[in-house]
Amino acid sequence: MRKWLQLFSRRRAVQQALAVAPRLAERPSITRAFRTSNHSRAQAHSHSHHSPSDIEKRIAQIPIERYRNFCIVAHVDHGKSTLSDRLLELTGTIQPGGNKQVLDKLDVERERGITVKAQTCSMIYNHKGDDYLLHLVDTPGHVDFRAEVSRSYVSSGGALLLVDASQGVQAQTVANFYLAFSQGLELIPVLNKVDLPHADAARSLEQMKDNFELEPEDAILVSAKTGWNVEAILPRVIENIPAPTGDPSKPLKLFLIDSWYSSFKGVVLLIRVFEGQIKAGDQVVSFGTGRKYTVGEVGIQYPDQVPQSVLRAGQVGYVYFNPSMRKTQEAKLGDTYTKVGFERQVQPLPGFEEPKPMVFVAAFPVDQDDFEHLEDSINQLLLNDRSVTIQKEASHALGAGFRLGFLGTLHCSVFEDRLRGEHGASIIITPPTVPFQIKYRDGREVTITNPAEFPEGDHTKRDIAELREPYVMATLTFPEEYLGRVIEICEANRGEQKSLEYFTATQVILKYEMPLAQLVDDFFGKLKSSTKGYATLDYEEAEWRESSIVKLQLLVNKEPVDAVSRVLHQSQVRHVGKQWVEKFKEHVDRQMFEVVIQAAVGRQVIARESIKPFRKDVLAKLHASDISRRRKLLEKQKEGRKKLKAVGNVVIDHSAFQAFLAK
Ligand SMILES: Nc1nc2c(ncn2[C@@H]2O[C@H](COP(=O)(O)OP(=O)(O)OP(=O)(O)O)[C@@H](O)[C@H]2O)c(=O)[nH]1
Repeated sequence: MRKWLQLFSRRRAVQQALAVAPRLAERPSITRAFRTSNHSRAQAHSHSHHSPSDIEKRIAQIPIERYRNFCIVAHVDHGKSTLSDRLLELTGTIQPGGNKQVLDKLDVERERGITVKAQTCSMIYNHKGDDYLLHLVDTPGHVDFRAEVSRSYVSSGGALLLVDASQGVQAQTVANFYLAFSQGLELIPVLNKVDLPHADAARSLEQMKDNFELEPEDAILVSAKTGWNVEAILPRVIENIPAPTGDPSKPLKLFLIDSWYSSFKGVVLLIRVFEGQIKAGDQVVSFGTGRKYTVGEVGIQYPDQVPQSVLRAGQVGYVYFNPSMRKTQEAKLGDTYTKVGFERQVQPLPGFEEPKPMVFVAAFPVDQDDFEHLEDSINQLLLNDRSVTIQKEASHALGAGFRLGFLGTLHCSVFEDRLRGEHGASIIITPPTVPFQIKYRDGREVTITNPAEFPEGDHTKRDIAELREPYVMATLTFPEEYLGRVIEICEANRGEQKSLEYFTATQVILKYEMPLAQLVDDFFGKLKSSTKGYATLDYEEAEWRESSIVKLQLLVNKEPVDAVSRVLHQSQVRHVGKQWVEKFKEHVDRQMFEVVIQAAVGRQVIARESIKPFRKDVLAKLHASDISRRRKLLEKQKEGRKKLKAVGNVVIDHSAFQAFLAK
């Protein structure tokens, strides 16, 4: 269990709790934060051998040459968090054992067993009689969170490349390896889970050599779970990973790694000091926004926040401003800060391109009266995830809602889970879509993220020079026996094989270029089910490619159901169109008249189904004098009206949309 992560993600647990109940008045939420905060302080004492002033005194004695900043690069579940725990115990930062406090982990992280947000922790380690200050940054394994991953790499001098000896190199090991390698990180191979009976260290070492040119004799074999040989790691960190460079007497140069919102203290910044030093009372300025702030508190994560009087060049720690930043949006990740007055003397770090959202869904409240509630909860979730984009959207069939943009499929489904966690059945979420580019003959280039904006009709088509869709490079790893099935799936999803690597033992690494649109269409689900769960997948954006894409629409009695329209490749139109009409038919009740359901591209009807009318009008059978019965019927109808969506003259229950839009 990840005790240290839990400790400082407790603050996030509070936000999580708040996000789940956004209507909680501010007062109770503050009380909760207080309680949590005091509680976590108490925990800090029981977890750490050192008092805050001891820590400060010891750190003050450590020169920058004895700092080491490092992270752990690994595939999901290979044991990063377990190993982090062991390292923190070894250095006395936390005490061994302790309670497993399930509540403290960000809910989705716990449920899915993945780390979403990068976390950091400082440790003091005595090696051959000298104290060393170590900063461990725990990075997310999934490359959807590539931006977070690369920011943690920038703040590190090296990384432990951690591989589960029973599974060997997996898709994210490969992807994260290249990311770390391209940032010039010093890598130390570590083979974990050697206690497992089916661990195959020799094979994994061979894979590491083949893939990453890492020598087997350099690898450290450990069991993070039992703690076996973990003590061999930190001496290697000290010997192999270079100390950060920086001069505490130079003007301040500070890099923003991450930020999050604490309802107790406002926006917290996780930073790395590159040059100079920072302390409470300093006036600082952001190169990204030009805004100025006064520093309220600085400190280190140990693993709780431990205030320090100063943070020096080479250190990784946290900063609060006073008054605090109001919104996390002000904190541009990858931004550089300096002291006011030194703007001209300091060259900002290159920073990061803001990642662009590539996967979109629309979310609508079933009952329009819930619109504000939905807006509140989305905004709460956005406080801690500024990479989600949001736009209001209106649909004839579903009313007012939001279009949300995400970095990738996992990012999207994690957010969706949180939203559903709160709204359950009272929210309709459309299946994920990807952006498309339109190049017009007059030279204009437009990227559209909403199928409703996709041009229709022949007159607009004449103006279009080219349509493009995004492609990704997918890396898949799986046991050799599934090769045939996996290739079939990739080909069926318009994939193009780029490389196929075999290992003497049974693992295959396959690379395919394929449209992102196919990947978001439950590609991973299909892959998992045909490999008994053994396949791993990772992908990176490749390029925009010209493509014959069209807009498919669902029509009910000739009226388009805008929420259901989708842009897709010509080759899929028939298959999807047929599926749509058959599925929608199942969910629409009989009406007094015939209902015709069609799937169409422009004026061309691709598929058609119809629902026969009632044979007799039920209401008409009622006697005119049967007033009370008639009133009851009308009242019932009124109640129901909220839940009903009218498309043209056809009234459709919201559950029809829900069932239809659900996968
Ligand atoms: N047998 C055995 N199990 C281990 C070892 N290390 C970790 N595990 C188990 O492997 C699972 C995943 O470990 P985590 O530490 O959560 O993995 P992680 O890499 O942090 O996962 P993410 O945070 O999702 O990237 C847990 O059930 C651990 O108990 C080990 O050395 N031996």
